[in-house]
Amino acid sequence: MESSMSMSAAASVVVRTCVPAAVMLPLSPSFTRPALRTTGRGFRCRCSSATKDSAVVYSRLLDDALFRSAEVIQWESGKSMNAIATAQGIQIRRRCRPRYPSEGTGAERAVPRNILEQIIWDKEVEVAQRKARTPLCEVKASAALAPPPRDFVGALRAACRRNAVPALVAEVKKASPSKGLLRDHFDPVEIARTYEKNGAACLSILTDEKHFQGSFENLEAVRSSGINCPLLCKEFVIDAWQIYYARSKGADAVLLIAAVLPDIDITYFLRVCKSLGMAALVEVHDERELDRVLKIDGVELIGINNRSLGTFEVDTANTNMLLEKRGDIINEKRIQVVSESGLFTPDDVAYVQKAGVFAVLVGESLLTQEDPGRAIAGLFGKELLP
Ligand SMILES: O=P(O)(O)OC[C@@H](O)[C@@H](O)c1c[nH]c2ccccc12
Repeated sequence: MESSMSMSAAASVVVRTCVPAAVMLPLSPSFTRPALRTTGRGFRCRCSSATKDSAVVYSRLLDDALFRSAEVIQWESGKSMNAIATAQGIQIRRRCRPRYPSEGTGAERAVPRNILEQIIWDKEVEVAQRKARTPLCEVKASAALAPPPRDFVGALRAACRRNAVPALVAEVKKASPSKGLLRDHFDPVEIARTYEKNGAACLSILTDEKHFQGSFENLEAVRSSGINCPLLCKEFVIDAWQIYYARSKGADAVLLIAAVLPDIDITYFLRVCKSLGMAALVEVHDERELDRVLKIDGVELIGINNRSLGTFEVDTANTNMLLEKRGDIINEKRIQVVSESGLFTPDDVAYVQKAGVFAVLVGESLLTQEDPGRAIAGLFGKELLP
């Protein structure tokens, strides 16, 4: 939920939400439902003095209310956001819709169903804390001051043409929940530099700290090191705040995971990306997610993850299978596909190339070698032109 606001009339504050949602705010009479009206994608709250300060205070109160609320209801349909997500096959439960499952006691106390759900519950806490420290209006202001975004999709297209193999998005990742620590000596800028020198078209920088030992400092350090490759912020985005934050740290693209986000969130986050000039890589793992994403307007890049984020199982045949089934619609819509995860050999790359992808996203097989950049030639069976 994005919760900062733009000022309109002197006596009102527009709070934009990531969904046309209204919250039953249990705070004070002035913030209860009668004070809220929908205004398109957001809702409007009447508030006595719409100064910047009160807007910031209100944004904090709203975040707090969301954090504690038992349910978030979409204003128009009257359905809970959890019900909407479940109807779309999303199995990841969100904490504030309804109440954080681990808040119960005894038998009621829920445990995460899988690692992805654990990551998302941790992310909700992290984002709430970050937002409390830096409200959206501040993050937006620093995003506006960041150097302009680079063309992520254009760089992939050019590299694919130049080398006649899928373009490489090379990942800067220290550790993962499935593989543990990937390398002892981890210098993100050094790794990024050798990737660029050896023909990577774009870089993917893990920013999740808790489960991947990444950071936004790494993203910022790579961006300000003089490296030219466009950068994907590899994050678990659940709130538009994170997209503005990624932009403020120099990201040119973000990942949106269909297993986590209902259509309405993906649609809104795509709009936020577009408004910032960023690309979005929309990640799917199965047919149901792919079908959902193919119905959403504005998707340009789809990532087919060969790894299930729930079970960690990897199968490169997943890319092939999904493209056999939906390749026609994908081509018709001129969407480009990136095959993600579990690629180790020139045969693997040739296999997904034949399936129809124009780019690959690779981490582990490069990062576990002494010089991850030099390992690129081994992965493709030839040197890539930078
Ligand atoms: O290290 P691998 O198997 O080459 O995979 C890279 C990338 O696809 C993987 O890190 C990834 C794909 N989707 C994600 C979502 C979040 C975190 C990580 C990922």
